[in-house]
Amino acid sequence: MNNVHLIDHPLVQHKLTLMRRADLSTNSFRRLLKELAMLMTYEVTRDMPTQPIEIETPLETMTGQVIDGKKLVFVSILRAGIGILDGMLDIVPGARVGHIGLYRDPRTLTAVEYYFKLPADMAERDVIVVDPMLATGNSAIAAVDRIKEVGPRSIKFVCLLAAPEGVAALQAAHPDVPIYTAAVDRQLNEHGYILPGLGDAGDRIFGTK
Ligand SMILES: O=P(O)(O)OC[C@H]1O[C@H](OP(=O)(O)OP(=O)(O)O)[C@H](O)[C@@H]1O
Ligand SMILES: O=c1cc[nH]c(=O)[nH]1
Ligand SMILES: [Mg+2]
Repeated sequence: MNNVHLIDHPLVQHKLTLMRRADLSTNSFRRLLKELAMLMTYEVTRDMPTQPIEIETPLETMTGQVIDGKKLVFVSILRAGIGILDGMLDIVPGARVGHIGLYRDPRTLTAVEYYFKLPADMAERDVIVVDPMLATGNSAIAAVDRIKEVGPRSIKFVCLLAAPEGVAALQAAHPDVPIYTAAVDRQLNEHGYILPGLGDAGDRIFGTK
């Protein structure tokens, strides 16, 4: 799979396995998602540019490297994206944040938009779109379609779990958008759920079922 970054670090795989278990509490699910998001941020931001800055250590002057967090925009696909956003903001607190409200129509599995808000001046910014699940790919494609309308410098897509169908669809629609995921599972079921998966991410994060 081209342009797919599988984050197979043992800590990521361990925490993901815990999250898949049906008997995990809402509290633990949310905490693990946040921890996973923090770990994944490390990989996703690996190629972020740094600038030199002169600083004083207690002993002498040196040139260090810093990032410009403001150039980064985390775009959360509501509502399950909030779970990943939390962890990412802990690692890059200066990042800007956008939200796209999308839900899947349960009959057609198409994405329906109900909210859209991004920071201003997107041309200078690098976007990281976050959503725990890439199933049919309809939500991710709809989100990237909308974000491209404002012309950011770059776009990456980060999820926890992907289905092969979703990866193929997102890559076909947006081959320039790299996908970062902790796992690509076997397949979708007839309702568009990922198998073996972890169930409905939004319901598990927010305890709505
Ligand atoms: O790849 P797709 O087939 O589009 O499926 C993935 C989408 O489904 C889930 O959201 P859902 O529509 O359940 O909304 P929620 O986040 O509000 O629970 C998930 O968080 C993704 O956004
Ligand atoms: O398996 C899936 C598919 C879509 N959305 C989810 O939350 N889980
Ligand atoms: Mg969603």
